[in-house]
Amino acid sequence: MTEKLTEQDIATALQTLNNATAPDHPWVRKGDTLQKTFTFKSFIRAFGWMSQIAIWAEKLNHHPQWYNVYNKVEVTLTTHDVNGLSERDFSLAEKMDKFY
Ligand SMILES: C[C@H](O)[C@H](O)[C@H]1CNC2=NC(N)=NC(=O)C2=N1
Repeated sequence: MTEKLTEQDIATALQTLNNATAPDHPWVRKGDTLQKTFTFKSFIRAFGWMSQIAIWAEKLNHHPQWYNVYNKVEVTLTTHDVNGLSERDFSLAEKMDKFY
């Protein structure tokens, strides 16, 4: 069962997530979502990354909302099932950073 994270949970999880990646490229919390824009060298690099993440999304049963134009992918993560953020958003965000 997926649970909605509390404000305190979110603050802690966001700090942990952002500590593990480039300081100038953090996830930003906007309301009930986590957002980040990933920039690649080419469209094919962007799409290759999206393909890897798609496989993880199926495995985690958690799916990104994303918008791709050429070499950029704007990602928004949220958990509709709980009307907020859950651990699944943070797990998927971590995978996105890892494969980037
Ligand atoms: C039944 C199934 O677990 C749900 O529909 C899942 C699938 N993928 C999902 N993905 C996202 N991002 N949020 C959800 O609430 C969600 N729910």
